[in-house]
Amino acid sequence: MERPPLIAKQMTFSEKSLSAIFVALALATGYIATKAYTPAFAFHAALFSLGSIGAVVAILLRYHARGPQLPPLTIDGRPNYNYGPIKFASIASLFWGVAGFIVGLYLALELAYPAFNLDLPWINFGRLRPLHTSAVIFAFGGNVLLATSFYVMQRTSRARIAGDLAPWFVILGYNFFIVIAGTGYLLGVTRGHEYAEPEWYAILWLVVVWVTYLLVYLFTLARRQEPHIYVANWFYLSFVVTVAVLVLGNNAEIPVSIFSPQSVIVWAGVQDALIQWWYGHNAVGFFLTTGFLGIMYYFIPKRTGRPIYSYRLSIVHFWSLIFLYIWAGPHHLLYTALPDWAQTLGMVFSVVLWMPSWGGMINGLMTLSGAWDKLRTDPVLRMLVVSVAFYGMSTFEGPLLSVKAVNALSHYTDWGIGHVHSGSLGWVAFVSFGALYCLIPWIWNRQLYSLKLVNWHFWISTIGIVFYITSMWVAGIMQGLMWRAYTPQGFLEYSFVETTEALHPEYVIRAIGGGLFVIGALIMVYNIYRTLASPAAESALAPSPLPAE
Ligand code: HEM
Ligand code: HEM
Ligand SMILES: [Cu+2]
Repeated sequence: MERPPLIAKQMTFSEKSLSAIFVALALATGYIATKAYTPAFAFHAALFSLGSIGAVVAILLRYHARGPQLPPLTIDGRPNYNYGPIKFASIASLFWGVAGFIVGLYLALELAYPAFNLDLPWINFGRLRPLHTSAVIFAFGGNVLLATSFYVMQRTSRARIAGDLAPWFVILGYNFFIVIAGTGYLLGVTRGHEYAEPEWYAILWLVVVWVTYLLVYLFTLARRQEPHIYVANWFYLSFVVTVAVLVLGNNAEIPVSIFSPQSVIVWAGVQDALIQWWYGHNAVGFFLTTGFLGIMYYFIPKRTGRPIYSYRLSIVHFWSLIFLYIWAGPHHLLYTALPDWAQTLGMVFSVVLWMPSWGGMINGLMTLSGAWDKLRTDPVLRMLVVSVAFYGMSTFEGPLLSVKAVNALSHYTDWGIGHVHSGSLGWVAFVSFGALYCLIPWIWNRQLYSLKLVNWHFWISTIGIVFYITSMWVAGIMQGLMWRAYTPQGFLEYSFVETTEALHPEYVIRAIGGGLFVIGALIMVYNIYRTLASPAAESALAPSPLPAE
């Protein structure tokens, strides 16, 4: 055998420069920690400092462990895919998912039984709620999107992901952002904008991470070996680009001082509200929707073994969806100080949005035509397909809620909460579970431990979702009707506390539903744990079907 030529090992440019940047960051944030105006900010600055030191140590250790050359782009003419960062993000998503669901369950319990507050400021409803929304959307959902997009971009390009340290920087940097945001909420650091609570320094960090993500994506596509850019990539890219624009717009703020966690937004009054809901609505549209549609367009065809039903429809779906979504934000501000024409504009675009949404749903569902029998034998596919059905349901409900006459009843009530969770539990979480059940065995080259357990997960969680959303429909409509009920003398019929009391049974049912959803997720964690503990499979790529029942 020929010996490989001896090459002197050298640090790459990125290893050197990134280490230098992190050393500087460690010193700067260490200094800020000593001067910080508040203990919470000192704590965060110290975390940044420690994190930077950790990054330098990690780069050096990795340098010592690696060979003189970086991993090749191809081996024997085949792409040498990089799965390391994907593995990290997929496990992180499970971790954050379970944590976020448990916090959601705790919130549900606090609403049903306020004694769960325990009179502790850190776990009161106001602080736990953003912890929940951020944990499930940004930590769970975000890691699923990172993991699957890093996979899909490589496989559909037949190229190794661009960058050596960059993919790791994106994954670890993003999770560090989550830690800063989450601990901030518990300590009372917040901007008070829904889904945009993290303060300026966390956002500054996020922007750096996010731009790197975009560059990694574009450079990977640039080295693709496939002539065509598969449609899933378009959906992922719209998510990456738009989220960057949204975050910049909604965080146009001036820090009070470099030693203070606080900042002041440049928008005032109703402009601030409009920008906030342009952001909030498109966070739904481009984070919770187009990103996960990218998952749908890759994993459903892969899992069924059939091409997408209509590639042409997927392109129409893409352009019409992104064009319409961006205008619909004002449906969150109906009957407010926002000018009437803007409210009507938001309503009209929302109603029209129904069509491309259902076009996408039909495309996903019809991909199974000729393979419907697989639904009986493959619970992972069933999960993916049911998620698309929930997507259809919540994108029907959304346009309905946007109609002013309906919103007059539904706004501020639990109907909104029900809508949110049919979208997020039924669509976002289920499509994520389905994708992870595919992805984790593929990248670790394992056979999934048990399809039976997936079946249990599917049914327990589905029942949980049904409990959740039906109880919230009842609660929401009852609440709306009670608020607007007048006595013959023209007085309000019910005091606020009476409406709250009336909601108690529904809140208990919601908590039971949340409990079932958590149990389902724990079953998944066990299944994945057993999968990873098993020996590597010959070929884990083909799903092994369960016999028909
Ligand atoms: C055609 C699609 C959709 C339309 C037109 C739509 C419309 C609406 C409307 C009108 C509201 C209530 C606004 C209010 O009264 O405050 C709302 C709230 C919400 N929707 Fe949708 N929706 C759609 C799809 C979805 C999907 C698929 C998800 C989740 C994956 C989702 C997540 C949310 C969230 C999180 C809120 C709550 C916002 C808040 O905190 O107030 N929506 N949506
Ligand atoms: C075990 C599962 C879950 C439970 C028990 C749960 C429970 C809750 C509760 C009690 C609230 C507060 C409702 C209120 O303010 O009246 C809430 C809000 C919210 N949750 Fe969940 N949740 C769960 C999973 C999820 C998931 C997976 C997502 C997203 C992927 C999600 C997204 C949200 C959002 C966006 C809100 C804010 C809604 C709004 O302001 O309109 N939740 N959740
Ligand atoms: Cu919206």
